[in-house]
Amino acid sequence: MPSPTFPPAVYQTLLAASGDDPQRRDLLGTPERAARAHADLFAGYTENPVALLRSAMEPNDPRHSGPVLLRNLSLYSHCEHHILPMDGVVHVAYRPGPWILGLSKIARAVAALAAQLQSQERLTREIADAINTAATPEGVLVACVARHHCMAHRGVRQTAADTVTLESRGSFLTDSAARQEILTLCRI
Ligand SMILES: Nc1nc2c(ncn2[C@@H]2O[C@H](COP(=O)(O)OP(=O)(O)OP(=O)(O)O)[C@@H](O)[C@H]2O)c(=O)[nH]1
Ligand SMILES: [Zn+2]
Repeated sequence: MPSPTFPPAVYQTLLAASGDDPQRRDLLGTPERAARAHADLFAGYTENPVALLRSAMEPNDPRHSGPVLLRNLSLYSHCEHHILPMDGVVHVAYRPGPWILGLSKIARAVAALAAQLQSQERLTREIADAINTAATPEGVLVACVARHHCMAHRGVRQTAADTVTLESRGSFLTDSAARQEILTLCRI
């Protein structure tokens, strides 16, 4: 699917509003460059995370009964309140039902959902729901740990604070020991 298009004139307005001169020689290429960068950073609106996950599913071998945990996926998104970055990590665990998922597809689905304006809570929920819908597992647990630049570098200026969000589905909702096992492995 095509990436979104950002009109370069928007960045000329932003440069002028910042107090700079959009006609300054070193800024002449900036609007086009910034438009390409934002098209890349917000490419997730044209992606379908469930389809991505389903593109590499295989039947689960019933001899495998344990959870699968993918730790430390890098997270880079933008908060919908300030359009400023939030960055950190995502941990994704699921207990397979009929299907196992291609590991890279989990990372791609997370990246697609992160490449949109987000709140951390909604991002966490949407990752859990996409996995639940795509693979109907017995359980899903998603943990996000992120720093919000809107809290670190402006406003309240809390540079050390991070935010942890969790979403559980199925067996991870009902079985607190199973949930705790995953959180311990994630060192949360
Ligand atoms: N729950 C939640 N809040 C967020 C997230 N990202 C940013 N926020 C908060 O959104 C709120 C917006 O509050 P406002 O008072 O409208 O904005 P503001 O005047 O810029 O607030 P300050 O950041 O306190 O200066 C702030 O408290 C942010 O910390 C997020 O992912 N989840
Ligand atoms: Zn923000």
